[in-house]
Amino acid sequence: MAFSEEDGTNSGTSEAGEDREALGKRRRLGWAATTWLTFYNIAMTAGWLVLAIAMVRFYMEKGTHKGLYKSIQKTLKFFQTFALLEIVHCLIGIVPTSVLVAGVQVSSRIFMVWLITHSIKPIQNEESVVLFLVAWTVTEITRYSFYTFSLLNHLPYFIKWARYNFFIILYPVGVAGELLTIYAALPYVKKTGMFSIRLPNKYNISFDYYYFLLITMASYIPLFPQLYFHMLRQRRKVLHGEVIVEKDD
Ligand SMILES: CCCCCCCCCCCCC/C=C/C(=O)SCCNC(=O)CCNC(=O)[C@H](O)C(C)(C)COP(=O)(O)OP(=O)(O)OC[C@H]1O[C@@H](n2cnc3c(N)ncnc32)[C@H](O)[C@@H]1OP(=O)(O)O
Repeated sequence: MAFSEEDGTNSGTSEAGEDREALGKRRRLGWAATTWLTFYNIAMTAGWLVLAIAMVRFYMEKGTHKGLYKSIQKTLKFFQTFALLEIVHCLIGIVPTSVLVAGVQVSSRIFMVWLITHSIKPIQNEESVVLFLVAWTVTEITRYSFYTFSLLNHLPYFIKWARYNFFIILYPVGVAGELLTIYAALPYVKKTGMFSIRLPNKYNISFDYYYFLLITMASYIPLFPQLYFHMLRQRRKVLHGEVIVEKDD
């Protein structure tokens, strides 16, 4: 699933043009949707800022990453789970993001939070957890403040620039953190057989979480480049005003 992006032509070439574009966008969205999205984006920016401050404070006080996840897990779980609404926003059409792109992005995060880091306590102190936490946090503060300022029609160039440049480094760093964390979980999952269903059972089904994790890791190979190149195309469109027409997937 994809969307045509011809509307992006010349966006950002003049302030008056940007103002008209923002006003037109608000009218198209309707005031209820705009108000909800503004509230949602402010709440999410604040949530990820709280997480960032908590992580910096923890490290400054303790001087180690050990125990960091435990200390911030409630806030992380709350705000990352809240982000499921992003899929709903796409489905009901109040944001034009592809459902597929948002779905892969959000579900991989939910999976990392609940089915990996929350469920497998021995890996919570891995350095790789810090890697993806830092990448996610910086990304989300930038992304949600970008949406907020855009909706309020006062988008500082620095935030626009950060939104479409930081990911170049943060995406690979985040993905490396996620993959290394799943990798670190494998021996524990194999040993305990957690979340697995063995035969025989009355439903006659079997499921092996260990192999599911291996398949999930392998699925990053085709999926991650698609998200990354999608963001590179968005970068060319938003920062350089290029007209890009995406093919339907
Ligand atoms: C069950 C197990 C599943 C496992 C699956 C495993 C496979 C996973 C493989 C891939 C794994 C990826 C893991 C990710 C890790 C990380 O995140 S690491 C940290 C770095 N991450 C990033 O940099 C993330 C980059 N991604 C994004 O920015 C986006 O999330 C996106 C989903 C890729 C979408 O970007 P884009 O297409 O540019 O769309 P939007 O930014 O959403 O904008 C489109 C238009 O919609 C408007 N809009 C969107 N949301 C809002 C909002 N909340 N409020 C207001 N407006 C919004 C936006 O303004 C745009 O409008 P226009 O300007 O009018 O076009």
